[in-house]
Amino acid sequence: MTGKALARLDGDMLIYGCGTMAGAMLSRWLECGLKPDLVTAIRKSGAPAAGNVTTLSDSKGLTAPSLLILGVKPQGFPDVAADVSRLAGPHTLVISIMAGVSLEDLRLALPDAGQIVRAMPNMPVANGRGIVALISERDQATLSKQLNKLMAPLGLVEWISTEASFNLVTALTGCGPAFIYRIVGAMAGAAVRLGLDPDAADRMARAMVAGAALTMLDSDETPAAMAAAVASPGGMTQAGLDVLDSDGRLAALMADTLRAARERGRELAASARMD
Ligand SMILES: NC(=O)C1=CN([C@@H]2O[C@H](COP(=O)(O)OP(=O)(O)OC[C@H]3O[C@@H](n4cnc5c(N)ncnc54)[C@H](O)[C@@H]3O)[C@@H](O)[C@H]2O)C=CC1
Ligand SMILES: O=C(O)[C@@H]1CCC=N1
Repeated sequence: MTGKALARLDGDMLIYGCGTMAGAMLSRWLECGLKPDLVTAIRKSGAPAAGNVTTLSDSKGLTAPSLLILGVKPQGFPDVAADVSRLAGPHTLVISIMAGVSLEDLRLALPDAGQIVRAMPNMPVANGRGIVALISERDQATLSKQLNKLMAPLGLVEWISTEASFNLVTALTGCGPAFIYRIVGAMAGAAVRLGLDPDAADRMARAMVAGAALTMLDSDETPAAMAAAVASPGGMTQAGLDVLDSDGRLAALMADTLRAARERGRELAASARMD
């Protein structure tokens, strides 16, 4: 989705903490027609955000917007919570992208906010191929109608029904791109150690993963069936898959990875609470 999908959107948007992640969402929204004059971004440096939207280094003089995107780090939230609370009025829809921080903790910190939504985007939203997982305190059906229009240009939109699974969703979708990049790097690195030229290995590993990912988007087959289609019986691929599958090594590694990321969410939530 590109072009003017968001051209008719009205209502002002304040992005409090417009760094890497919120900045990627903003870039995509602007690309899809969001009017820059509706947006104000706050970032500590005051350095202009995408599309030259009004960028401030603090919130002096601002009043409650219709939509407030909360994009600071969880650990930095206690420093700004009182200020964000002042800006989160009864007509403000707050969307927090902070990892780990629960709706209950957000409500305690922002008692006057109209509605609070917890969202988990990932970096590929920058080109519309991301995922945004969402959960609201209440009125999920009404809110989803309102928010899907804004979120759809970012990629797959998933409303989550139980907050208990939100940190696991975050581990899979928000952190997931980093895990995949690490795997690509490890495959390229292994190829280099086994004798390939580093630049060629890097180039081919990236192209292979991009091709495999795009093929997956176009296919209804399960990942297991897709792997089986590559692996000729008794062939080279099967020899490699046997290593990944032996003693459930890959499955265990992935479970440990997601578990560690999910547990870190709890710690981040604690660091976002005010003492
Ligand atoms: N990087 C990622 O892939 C994802 C990040 N997130 C969440 O997004 C949030 C931001 O992460 P990143 O964008 O990676 O970090 P970042 O460090 O790039 O962005 C944080 C932003 O907050 C601003 N900020 C910090 N303290 C401030 C203050 N006192 N006043 C005004 N602005 C202040 C910084 O200037 C910066 O623009 C985190 O809560 C993280 O959990 C969520 C999904 C994915
Ligand atoms: O690493 C983090 O805590 C954030 C959440 C998901 C991606 N980045």
